[in-house]
Amino acid sequence: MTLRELRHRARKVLGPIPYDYVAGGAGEERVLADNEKAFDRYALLPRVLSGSETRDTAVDLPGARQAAPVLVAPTAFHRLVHRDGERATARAAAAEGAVLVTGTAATTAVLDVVAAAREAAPRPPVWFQLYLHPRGEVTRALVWRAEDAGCTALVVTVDSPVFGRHTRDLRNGFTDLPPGFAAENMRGLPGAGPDALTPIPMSPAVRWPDLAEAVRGTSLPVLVKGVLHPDDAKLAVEHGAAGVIVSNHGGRQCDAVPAAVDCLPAVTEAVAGRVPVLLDGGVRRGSDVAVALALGASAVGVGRPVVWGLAAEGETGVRRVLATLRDEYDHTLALCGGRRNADLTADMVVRNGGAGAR
Ligand SMILES: Cc1cc2nc3c(=O)[nH]c(=O)nc-3n(C[C@H](O)[C@H](O)[C@H](O)COP(=O)(O)O)c2cc1C
Ligand SMILES: O=C(O)C(=O)c1ccccc1
Repeated sequence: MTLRELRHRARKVLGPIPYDYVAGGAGEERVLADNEKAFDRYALLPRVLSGSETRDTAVDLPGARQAAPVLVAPTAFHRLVHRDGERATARAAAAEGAVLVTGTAATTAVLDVVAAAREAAPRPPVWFQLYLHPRGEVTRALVWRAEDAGCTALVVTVDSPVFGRHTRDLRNGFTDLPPGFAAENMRGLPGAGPDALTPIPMSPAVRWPDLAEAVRGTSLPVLVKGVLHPDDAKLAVEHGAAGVIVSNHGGRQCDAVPAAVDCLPAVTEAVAGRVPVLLDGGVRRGSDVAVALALGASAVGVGRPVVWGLAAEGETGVRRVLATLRDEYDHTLALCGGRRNADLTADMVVRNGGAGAR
């Protein structure tokens, strides 16, 4: 079953409102569409007679060694699409040797997510995504929860000073989680009662010094997610980031930004090898992974495909998505004459007419 077929199956099992929540983007969904289309505008220029029967696709990332350069990007509300929710995603990612990024919008507490991952692998790499709270003590409490649970890195999302206008959700009146579901990591934080939920912070008052404070307050590596401008990539490194994630939030924030992959070359150049650069948005095939690596990414995140796998088939579906991308990527690497990820270099990517149909 291809990733595309999994999305169709997910659409059948999900009601239209959850389906639209996952599938949709901001505004006119220009960026949502462009993230995928942009990959069709690049082509790979293989090298020949330079390959190997055995290939090494493993990658070392902050707090994680992965079997392949593909990780699970943070996506909210997994229990909304499958009864096993984040636990199933965690077991699947751990079994496939992929980083799972869980986070503030998970419908399962981070402690339980890490415990589920440990059912599948002894030391599974789980990262924790958060939004900085204008009140430092709330951020510190969240960070402590992630550390205590055994997360090996933090991901601070910086592209959401305000919540995106998700057109389909507004049309569907989907503004709150249905009863019985909650962002469990936001329960019992400072300034709220032991059982009360603090709203997920998205605040334009959060600025660079808040990032620096978060970096100082933890021993974990901190990756900064949602960088598009090369000067912000430099600032992230200067403020102590252990990695930069080029992302436009899957087209769910500003609907006038470039496709994520089109921002990658300039960010890679600005970061100049000081920390790893990651990318998410529109990755649907192994060849997309190869293009991103050739343009400077150390690894890529996948968002929606993982949620479609979870909705359609639970843990098995997530495993299928990750295994498919890994196999396709390994195959592409072989076709390009590569033995390891670093063999994919910028000269092996060219612009193509853009006629690719998908
Ligand atoms: C349903 C959904 C929920 C998301 N929730 C979050 C979130 O809570 N935090 C975050 O940083 N990014 C979130 N994202 C963005 C993803 O991490 C990622 O940037 C994006 O999905 C990548 O694009 P792709 O879906 O084309 O792979 C979400 C994306 C989707 C589709
Ligand atoms: O839907 C999203 O894109 C997202 O990032 C999010 C964040 C917090 C709560 C719900 C969704």
